[in-house]
Amino acid sequence: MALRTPLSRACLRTKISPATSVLSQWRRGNATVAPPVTQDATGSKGPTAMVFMNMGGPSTTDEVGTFLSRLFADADLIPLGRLQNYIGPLIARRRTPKIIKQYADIGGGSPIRKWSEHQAAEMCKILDKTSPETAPHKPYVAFRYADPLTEHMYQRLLEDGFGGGKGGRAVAFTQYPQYSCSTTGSSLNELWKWRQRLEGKRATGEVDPSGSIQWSVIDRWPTHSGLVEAFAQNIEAKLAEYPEDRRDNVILLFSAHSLPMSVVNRGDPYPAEVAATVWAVMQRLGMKNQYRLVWQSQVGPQPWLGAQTSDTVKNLMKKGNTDMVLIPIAFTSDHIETLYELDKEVIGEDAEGHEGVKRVESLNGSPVFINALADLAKVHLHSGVACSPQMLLRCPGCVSERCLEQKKFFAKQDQRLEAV
Ligand SMILES: C=CC1=C(C)c2cc3[nH]c(cc4nc(cc5[nH]c(cc1n2)c(C)c5CCC(=O)O)C(CCC(=O)O)=C4C)c(C)c3C=C
Ligand code: FES
Ligand SMILES: [Fe+2]
Repeated sequence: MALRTPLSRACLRTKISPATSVLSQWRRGNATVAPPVTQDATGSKGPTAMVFMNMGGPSTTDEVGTFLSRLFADADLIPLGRLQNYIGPLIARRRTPKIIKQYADIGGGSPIRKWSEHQAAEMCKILDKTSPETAPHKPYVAFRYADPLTEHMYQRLLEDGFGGGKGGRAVAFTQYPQYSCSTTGSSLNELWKWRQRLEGKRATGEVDPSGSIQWSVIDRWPTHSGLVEAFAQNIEAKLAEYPEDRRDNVILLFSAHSLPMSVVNRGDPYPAEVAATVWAVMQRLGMKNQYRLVWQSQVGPQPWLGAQTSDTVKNLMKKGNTDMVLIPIAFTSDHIETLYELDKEVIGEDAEGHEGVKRVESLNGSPVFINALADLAKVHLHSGVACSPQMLLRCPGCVSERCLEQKKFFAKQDQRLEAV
């Protein structure tokens, strides 16, 4: 039976239950060492695993084929029905040469792994200081289509002493600020799948709750003040490159990865959440400049959400508006869509390299941004909730059993958490 209403309000409650299990051992690689901080000595309930979830990208051009075949096999991203396993690899194979060229043009691979590992490690260092109650914090990265895959992250968690009969807490922290069922939803479905496989009973997939990993989720953060501040500071830095008399007339074009209209019409929350980020950033900037939210990177022949970034730039140029700043607003580091599509295609070709058309730096290593991640994580760790109430409401048009089971699972995790 498809569930179309909130599963429970359990995620809103703060639990005060007896202390949950603390890992008795803290293992790094093959070496087993005593936990750096124990509950007895310091009151810490750590260690805590902080798992950064994202789609990932090929680190080298050799990985493009595998990346695309995993991506086109994902029915949460590209539903191809019963023919998924047949058509998916065909489309991936046909697309690979073109995409290899694009990755070759941006230096031979996606920088997303480098940035994700950096952001996660730096955030954990800050958290160790600001949240000693849950320290030490150990960074992990779980990608959906590239290494390190979710299943490898899960295996590492178990090797490192989380779960496996010992309990231990892990936070699935989506690195997509705005929730879409095709992105964060897909990563959560994958996490739930590997949880059943690696911690479930072989025959039934049933999990013994007492010794398995306690999961909670940071599932969206479109208007977090630190995120907004990080975007605003990067926009201000770019605007400062224009002569003062032109600055207030620069048009701000916020550009986000588009969605197929079939996903929008299913009721996906992403367009509204992206718009919320744009509005918050514009408010922080004092609404001084004209702006538009536009959409990029559509793939395939079906209708996608517009207006398209590329058309918008061409249109504005035609009307004589040659000062504009492109702002990638739905991704937190550089990737092929910024380095190739925006820089080379939109600015280089559509705008013919006009000096008035520029792109804002991606958040990448921004200390303001990394502090924002640490703040989000600290508030979450101390809240005693497993996920936002919003995460448990399925899209009006959702018919996916994976979504149903995943949400049931995270709703139940709430009963195991306690406020710190
Ligand atoms: C918030 C970001 C993203 C959303 C939403 C999103 C939805 C979405 N994407 C596809 C299909 C493809 N996406 C591809 C690459 C890609 N997508 C995003 C982000 C979002 N996608 C990024 C950051 C990247 C690049 C990764 C990197 O370089 O590191 C690709 C592969 C490239 C290509 O073949 O063009 C495809 C395909 C769909 C269908 C979709 C929504 C349903
Ligand atoms: S597609 Fe949105 S909840 Fe299933
Ligand atoms: Fe995409």
